[in-house]
Amino acid sequence: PAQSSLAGTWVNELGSKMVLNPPDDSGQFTGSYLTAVSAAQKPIRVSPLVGAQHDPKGAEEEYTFGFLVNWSFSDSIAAFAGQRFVDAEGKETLETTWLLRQKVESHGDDWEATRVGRNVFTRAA
Ligand SMILES: O=C(CCCC[C@@H]1SC[C@@H]2NC(=O)N[C@@H]21)Nc1ccc([N+](=O)[O-])cc1
Repeated sequence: PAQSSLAGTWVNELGSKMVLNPPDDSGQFTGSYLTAVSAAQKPIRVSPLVGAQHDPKGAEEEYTFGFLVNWSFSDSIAAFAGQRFVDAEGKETLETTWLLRQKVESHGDDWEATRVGRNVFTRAA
């Protein structure tokens, strides 16, 4: 049966993996993220994440959530926002949109500091 919370291990289409811990009663959760790709000139390392989901008591199957990944190897941060979907077979999908903000050296470079994209996550086998 489909689990009601986001707790567990997820993988996206880039091959990135994330482990989410169970949410508290307010829907807040922590976890870790291992990205498969990076624009940083440093080796990739596991990075911490904090997030929140709607309906932590699991009454609904399809709820919204968001999380922040504080990259441990790059002066940048990512914000993901998305929704959980469950199909007729109980297969879960997390559809997300992300903003990736890098630190820039001058205020004048602020215009080029934010990338946007989408990722879809499924439970790791
Ligand atoms: O590279 C980074 C940190 C790692 C970002 C991974 C992104 S998060 C959205 C997408 N989904 C994933 O699973 N992985 C990618 N930060 C960084 C470094 C340099 C620059 N830069 O513009 O130089 C920008 C961002």
